Amino acid sequence: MIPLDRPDLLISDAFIAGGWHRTDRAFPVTNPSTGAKLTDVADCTRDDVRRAISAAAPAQKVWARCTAKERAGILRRWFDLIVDHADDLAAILTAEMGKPLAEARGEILYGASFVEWFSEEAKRIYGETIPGHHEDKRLMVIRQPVGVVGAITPWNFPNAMITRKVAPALAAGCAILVKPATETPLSALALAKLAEQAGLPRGLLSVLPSTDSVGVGLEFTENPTIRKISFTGSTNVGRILMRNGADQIKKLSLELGGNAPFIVFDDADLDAAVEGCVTSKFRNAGQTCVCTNRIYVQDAVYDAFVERLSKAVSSLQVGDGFLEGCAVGPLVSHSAMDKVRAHIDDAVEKGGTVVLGGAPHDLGGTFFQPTVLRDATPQMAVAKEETFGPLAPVFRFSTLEEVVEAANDTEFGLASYVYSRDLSRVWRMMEELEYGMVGVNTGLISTEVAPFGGIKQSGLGREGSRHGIEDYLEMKYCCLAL
Ligand SMILES: NC(=O)c1ccc[n+]([C@@H]2O[C@H](COP(=O)([O-])OP(=O)(O)OC[C@H]3O[C@@H](n4cnc5c(N)ncnc54)[C@H](O)[C@@H]3O)[C@@H](O)[C@H]2O)c1
Ligand SMILES: O=C[C@H](O)CS(=O)(=O)O
Repeated sequence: MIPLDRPDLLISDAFIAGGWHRTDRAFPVTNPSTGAKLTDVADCTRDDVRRAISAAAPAQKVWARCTAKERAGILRRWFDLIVDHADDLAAILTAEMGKPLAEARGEILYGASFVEWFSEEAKRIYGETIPGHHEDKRLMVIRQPVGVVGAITPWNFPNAMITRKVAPALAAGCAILVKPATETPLSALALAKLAEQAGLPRGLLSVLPSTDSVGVGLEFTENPTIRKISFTGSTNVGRILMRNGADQIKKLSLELGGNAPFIVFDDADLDAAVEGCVTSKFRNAGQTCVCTNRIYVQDAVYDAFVERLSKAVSSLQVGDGFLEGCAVGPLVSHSAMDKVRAHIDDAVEKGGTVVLGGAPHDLGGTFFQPTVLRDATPQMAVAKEETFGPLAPVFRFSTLEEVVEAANDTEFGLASYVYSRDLSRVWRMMEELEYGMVGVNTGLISTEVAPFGGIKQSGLGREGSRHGIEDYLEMKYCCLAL
């Protein structure tokens, strides 16, 4: 089992309307590194979701009348508890998701940073007055919480993708129900336990693990008490929620799929570019939405980059996330493995060459060799689809215009990366790349202080930063006649 200082943080009950409940059915949560079952978790039904919604509505009205300082205080206590228990939360995360323990601890602190940030932003929800359009008119704008929010989150960041929604929602005065991924509900339940300990009033937060993702999604889109849906996951599911939410014009925040280009010009610091590429590509075994998916290297440095990248990747240790020095854990599922293999087979069939890796790891299970593939071309599946695994395909380019066109030739627009020390090149790339985020001479851009999100089919809205609370607020214009 998982060695914890606080064994009570390993929870298999659902957190519904401020109470911990078993349900009639349960589903297993397993460790992807070993296949061992960790526990059976309560499997919530639509009736459980409705119960949570019914409790959230009145609780939210009371919460909205609290002072910003009161809301901020509880969020701050929650932050402090998360940090105090970071080791336990990291162990739970690695056990259920597989990422290396050091990365898991990094995610816990990253997730906590959103709680800290929005505990502060809670006190800065300002309105405005506007000079009247007639002498007897006084105009003002006030900001009020949206109401009850339904959140659905993915398995790859089972802590941070939740705090990135729950923190701004609570800071704004909303109530929020969370349906975590069925692969990784334990991190969400542990967060709820600490929120309860921080003094969060009953009913404001529910965590509803469920194998009925479709049913939960339909309850969120069909129940009028749910004013907003905040979703992080695949573009396909985001599309479904958008379509189903249209009937009631549901407010939506969508953090969806990506296909990040990583562009290396011939004037780049190659060692820095290799380091940034390894970080961006192989973090979480390549299972992040902002992972590099396509690497473009200018002709003059192409061979040198491929050689140095392969050398750096060959030193990555693959294994159980609890192993000291582990850099690459297992993929989340066998279907994820199949997708990586399919992308490699397709690329080789179309003229690519595997320089390193290219097959499942000897460890078996869902471990896969970190792979570098050269001579990638736009005709390959890996150019168009999000691999979501440890595959680094290296494309060649000659001119800036050519690489901008190639990089933008995708329906996605989340993260992108450019390595160059030429200011005009960098400035042009920042302006011409059609992405919500651009990393320049770095492969790691995510922080709570900056707006995280995409354009095109990578999503709607932003999470984190001073902008992240906007999606949980309504703007009301008041016209007062004297
Ligand atoms: N933009 C971001 O911030 C971000 C962050 C993490 C992951 N992602 C994306 O998520 C994908 C990987 O995560 P995933 O496999 O969990 O995605 P997914 O879309 O399969 O699942 C995400 C969540 O949606 C639920 N779900 C599945 N079908 C549903 C339906 N019909 N109605 C309602 N809910 C449903 C799942 O149970 C899970 O909780 C990748 O495309 C990745 O790029 C994006
Ligand atoms: O993939 C999901 C996360 O948003 C990635 S990050 O940790 O925020 O960069």
